[in-house]
Amino acid sequence: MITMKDIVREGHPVLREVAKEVTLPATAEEKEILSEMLQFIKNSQDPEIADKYNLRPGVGIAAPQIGISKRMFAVHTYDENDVLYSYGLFNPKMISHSVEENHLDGGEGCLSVDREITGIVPRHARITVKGTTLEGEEVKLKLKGYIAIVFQHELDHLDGIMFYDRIEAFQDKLKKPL
Ligand SMILES: O=C(O)C[C@@H](Cc1ccccc1)[C@H](O)SCc1ccccc1
Ligand code: NI
Repeated sequence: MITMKDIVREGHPVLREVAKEVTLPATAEEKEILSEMLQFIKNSQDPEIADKYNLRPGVGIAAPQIGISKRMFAVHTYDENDVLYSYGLFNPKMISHSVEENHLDGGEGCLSVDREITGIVPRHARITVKGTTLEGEEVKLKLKGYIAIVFQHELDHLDGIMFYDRIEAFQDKLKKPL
């Protein structure tokens, strides 16, 4: 069972690596790890389990966050229309995105960051992501709104990008003279 002690915190080099593609079909071990990641996210949203094991609530987790530099992440959360997105994805890839941007007004947090960092994190408003599910199915997901932001946060982890990297870049853009 994954608990907070398994989660790597900022400063660990693995969070800054570009994770490697998973050779498909995934091995039994890789499937086991990804399903444990999905279970961790579900557990973190269950008040009893989260309390018992002191889990920080999360809506997604990427393999580098448990020290595994492989291109896979798990997401379990509802979008604005209460549609559940519950996936363990191997080799997720953003294949297109809108020019239009979006962001969460309250900024973002991260299970690998134990400090509050305020600031707008600009994200693409709409994205199309393809990947292979835990069940071995190729999916192509057209996402917008909150779930698009969650997927972009997790995709960034696979490229060694932390959410606050995007705050600084956004601030710098604001400072540039017209
Ligand atoms: O660290 C992670 O990758 C998990 C993040 C994902 C995330 C953070 C902000 C915005 C979108 C995705 C955790 O879920 S942070 C904790 C959290 C919990 C509930 C809702 C939003 C963020
Ligand atoms: Ni994160």
